[in-house]
Amino acid sequence: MIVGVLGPAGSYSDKAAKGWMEKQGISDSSSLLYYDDISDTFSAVIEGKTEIGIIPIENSIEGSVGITLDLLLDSDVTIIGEVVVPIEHCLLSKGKMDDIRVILSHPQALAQCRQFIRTHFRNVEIRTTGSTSHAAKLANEFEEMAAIASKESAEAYGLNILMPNIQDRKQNHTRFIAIRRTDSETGETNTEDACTHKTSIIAYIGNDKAGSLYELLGEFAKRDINLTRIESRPSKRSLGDYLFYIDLEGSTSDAIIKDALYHIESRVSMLKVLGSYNGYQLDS
Ligand SMILES: O=C(O)C(=O)C[C@]1(C(=O)O)C=C[C@@H](O)C=C1
Repeated sequence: MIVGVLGPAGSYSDKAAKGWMEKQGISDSSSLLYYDDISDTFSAVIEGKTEIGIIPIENSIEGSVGITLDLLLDSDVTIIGEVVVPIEHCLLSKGKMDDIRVILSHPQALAQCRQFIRTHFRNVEIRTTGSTSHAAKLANEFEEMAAIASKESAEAYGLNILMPNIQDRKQNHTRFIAIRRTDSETGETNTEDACTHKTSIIAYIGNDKAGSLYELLGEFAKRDINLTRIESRPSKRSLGDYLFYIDLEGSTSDAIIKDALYHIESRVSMLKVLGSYNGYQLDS
């Protein structure tokens, strides 16, 4: 199985991909292909260059990864799995704290360490990179650069860990999804130690009237279906016009979920079922 992921090696996405592959019993990590950004990973799946893409979708401090939500709406892909990874950002450099003039990292990582940066640095330049591991690779070239990345990246790119665990909240987890092209048959190969089973959908109500969201959610409530996430995201059609991203417990193979989605379909302008899948939690 060929798996595409945000790279280079040492990114948290890389860690998520290896963890998910291990849970699936796929031992050959040589089937990992690295991409410069999240949209390239989606494209690799859609163009058939990789069977699976491992994509960050939500972080416990910073919330959803917007580009992922947008690409899930626009791309013909299906979610077949999920893996939650503990995130421990470190400040990495070849130089010392006083040498640092530039801090590099992925925008999500910078946002998760916003307070740390404000507290420890006054006149540094912040530069964004496509991934935390790309930041570590660049920081290897100049002593005045520091990267916010994983301890794995420190080893991979010969950097010192100036400060470990620098994110603004010690509890920091990112949820990654495993996606495949919708017309492919690739599926999970192992569900043994899965800890969650959920279905993700996108709904666009369209005809905005009082109670329309209440009625949509009521189709789940009256069937005792538990929602684990609901998020409104701009439809990009006009200000105040939203899509709803909803995760719920259960599978589309369950009659009760099928029945709920059948009734919701008549209440909305658009309903996209992203997939039913198992979730895994990595320990570290
Ligand atoms: O840059 C990486 O290492 C990634 O895997 C991307 C990413 C993200 O997009 O959220 C993943 C986990 C962290 O939240 C920080 C960055």
